[in-house]
Amino acid sequence: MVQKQQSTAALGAEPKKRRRVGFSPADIGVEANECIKIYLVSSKEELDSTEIPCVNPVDLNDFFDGDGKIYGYQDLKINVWINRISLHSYADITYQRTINGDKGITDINSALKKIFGETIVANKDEFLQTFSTERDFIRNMVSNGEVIHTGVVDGSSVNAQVAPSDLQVLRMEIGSPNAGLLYSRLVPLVLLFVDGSNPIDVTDPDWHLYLLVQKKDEKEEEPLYQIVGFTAIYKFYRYPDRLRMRLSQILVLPSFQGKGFGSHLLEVVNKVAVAENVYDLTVEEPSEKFQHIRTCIDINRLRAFDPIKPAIDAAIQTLTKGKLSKKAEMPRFTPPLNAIENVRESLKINKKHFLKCWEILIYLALEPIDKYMEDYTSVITNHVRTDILGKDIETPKKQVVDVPSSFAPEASFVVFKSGSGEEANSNVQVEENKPDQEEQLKQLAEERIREIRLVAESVTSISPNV
Ligand SMILES: CC(=O)SCCNC(=O)CCNC(=O)[C@H](O)C(C)(C)COP(=O)(O)OP(=O)(O)OC[C@H]1O[C@@H](n2cnc3c(N)ncnc32)[C@H](O)[C@@H]1OP(=O)(O)O
Repeated sequence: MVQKQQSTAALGAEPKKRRRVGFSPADIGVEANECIKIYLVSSKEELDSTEIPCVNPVDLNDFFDGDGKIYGYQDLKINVWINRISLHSYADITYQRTINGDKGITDINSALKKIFGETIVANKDEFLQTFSTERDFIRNMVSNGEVIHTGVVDGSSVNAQVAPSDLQVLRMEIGSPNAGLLYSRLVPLVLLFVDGSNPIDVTDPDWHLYLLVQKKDEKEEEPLYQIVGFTAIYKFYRYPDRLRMRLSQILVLPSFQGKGFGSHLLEVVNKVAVAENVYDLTVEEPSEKFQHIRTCIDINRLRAFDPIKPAIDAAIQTLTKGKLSKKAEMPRFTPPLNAIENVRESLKINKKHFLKCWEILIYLALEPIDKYMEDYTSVITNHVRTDILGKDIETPKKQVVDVPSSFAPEASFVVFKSGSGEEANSNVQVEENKPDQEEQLKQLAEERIREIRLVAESVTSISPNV
């Protein structure tokens, strides 16, 4: 959209541009993603090491105006190092020469400033010094933090990269001393590694940081603190007398990812939500991967939660009784209201997420699953239909009726629900194209079943006997 507007603007400026092109060579530029390499390092020596892999940020092109390309440099290479102890950064920018072509010369430093803000230091010596001068930055910042967990959560394991006894989860209110400063140094990591994320408002005291910290004892020195991951959680009021928690941002630093730390942090947050008896814990726009991890954890909690077992058994009985897909009306496979309420109150899992988990609990309880797969697929298709269209198979259809109007005729229509079985008359347009809609629903249901299988496989491989 933005690019489209710019090219239209460029068309308007055509005559002026043509005059310039006469003197300037064409410059195809280079994508920011191609020429910028980012490294996370924890010592001076690692800067020159060939063994430190570069990390993959979400999309660096986004930080460069226009089409995400950098113009005006020949053989441009940008290496950015981030000191994971102090969270300072340094960019080494090299090129053969600048070329003042038709697109001008991109101001690289101001683009990097948009990502790294105050953490970027101007010269390499200054950056190298941060490894010693700022060695205790994290330790000092979290010294007022509340230790809410030490070691790993019972029954879970994290990779041997970090000894469990070195792990701590600390909580800081964003308004508490140092929390805002610490977060301002974490912002570049949020921008680089959490897709679509914006920095939180550090002036809003309802934000809390949960920091997963590795505390390493070192000979003759104070312990060294490093951030392994963190999450920003918003705690807000619910009428009349409760609080809710919303997890809005979570990041495990790249070299620690895929080793159980994200799950560990979430499990600690779950424990806090239960211990503090908040109304519920929700997640703001979870990524697919995070949603998978969250679901795996919640499925294990739900499988160990006895009060919902009779409701699961009842659903299984209905599903295994006979060919559901041949029935005129498909029964809804949703948990009873008291189970929804019990799960929210005891485990702090909200209704929307519990309904998704419920489908997986049923899948896991169907034995053998292959025998019931046809009926199970019908159940999921029905759920997907309800989620998307807001209706069950046999419920009334939504219709769009054109309304004559002299004001914005194309925008003048009303939507209403007709009674069951009522056919559209000639003035009524049915909103959706039926065959396309059925095909799309089928694909969405298949996608949903794929997600369900993935979670089921993960949880049964980790804890098959629950
Ligand atoms: C609200 C938001 O912020 S959404 C955005 C989330 N953040 C990001 O995407 C930023 C970049 N990514 C990250 O920071 C991290 O990868 C996170 C936070 C998404 C996940 O943390 P990680 O430490 O990488 O995940 P973790 O190692 O705990 O989980 C890894 C695996 O264990 C599985 N797993 C974890 N716990 C369980 C469990 N209890 N049962 C079964 N499987 C489990 C996960 O499903 C996952 O499986 P996979 O290896 O097939 O992917």
